[in-house]
Amino acid sequence: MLTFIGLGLFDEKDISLKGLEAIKNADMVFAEFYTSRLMGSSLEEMESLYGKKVNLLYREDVEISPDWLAEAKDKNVAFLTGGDTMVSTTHVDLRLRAKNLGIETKLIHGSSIASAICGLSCLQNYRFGKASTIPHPYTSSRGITVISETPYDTIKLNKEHNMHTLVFLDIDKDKGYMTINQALSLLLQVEEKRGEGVMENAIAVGIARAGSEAPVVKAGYAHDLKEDDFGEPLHILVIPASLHFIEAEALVELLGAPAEILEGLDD
Ligand SMILES: C[S@@+](CC[C@H](N)C(=O)[O-])C[C@H]1O[C@@H](n2cnc3c(N)ncnc32)[C@H](O)[C@@H]1O
Repeated sequence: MLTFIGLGLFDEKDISLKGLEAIKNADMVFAEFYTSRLMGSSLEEMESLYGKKVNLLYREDVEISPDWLAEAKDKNVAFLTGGDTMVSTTHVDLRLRAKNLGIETKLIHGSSIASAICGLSCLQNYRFGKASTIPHPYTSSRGITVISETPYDTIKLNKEHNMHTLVFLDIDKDKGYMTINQALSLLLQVEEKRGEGVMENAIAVGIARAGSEAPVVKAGYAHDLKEDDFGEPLHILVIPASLHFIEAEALVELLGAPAEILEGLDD
C-alpha cells in the first residue's frame, strides 16, 4: 500500500491526525520537498514527532526513476509532501505507476496554499481562474537573460474573464526561493516590454509564510509592493481581477491597500 500524505503549510504540527497515524503505522516513510517545504520545521523535527526515519527523495527519484515504489508491493509505504499532496504537483503520475505495479494507493489530504490564499487574501475562491508559476529567469546559450512571459499572459487571460490569478513562485535548488519582490519586478519588466497594460496600476496581494504564527499579507499597487519587505519564504502572489466591493473593502481595511481603490465601486 502506498499512502500519499499532505503535511500542511508550515511546520511538523500541521499534519492531520489521520496523516500522523498513517505515518506511525508505515513500514517505510519517504518525502519530497522540492514542490513545497515546511519552512518552520526540519527533517529531524519531523522524524522526532513521527518516531520514524524519513527518506528524502529528489525530483529525479520521484519523476524519473521512482525505484522505491517497489517497496510498497509488500509494505506500508508513506509518501509525504508539503501542503496537499495532489495540489500543484505531478504526483498523480506516481499513482498511475503504482497501479501498473499492482500497488494500492490512498490519499490523506493536508491543508493547502490553494485554500489558504482565499482566507488570507480575502478574495473569493470561486473568482480564481487558471493559476501560474513564475520561474527564475535563465541565461540562454547566447548569454541573454530570458524572463518567462507565460505568467503575464495567464494574468491577462484571467483579467479578460474577470478572474483573479494565483501565482506560485519558483523553488529552485540552485537559485533558491523566489520572493514576492522578485516576482513583481519580473511581471513589471514584462509589462514594460509588452506595454499591454496588464500590470499597469495593477493591485497585487503578497502572502508570506501562510500557516505560521505570523504570516505577512499585504495588498497594494504592484509597483509599491515590489519594494516592501515580506521576510522569510515561502512567498506567493495574487493578482486580482476587478474587485467586488466586499473584497476591495477587505483589502483596504485588513491588508493595507490604499483607500482610493474603493472609489467608483458599488456597495
Ligand atoms: C508548487 S506549489 C505546491 C503546493 C502544495 N502542494 C500545497 O498544496 O500547498 C508550491 C508553491 O506554493 C507557494 N507556497 C506553498 N506553501 C506556502 C506557504 N506556507 N506560504 C506561502 N506560499 C506558499 C510557494 O510559492 C511555493 O513555491
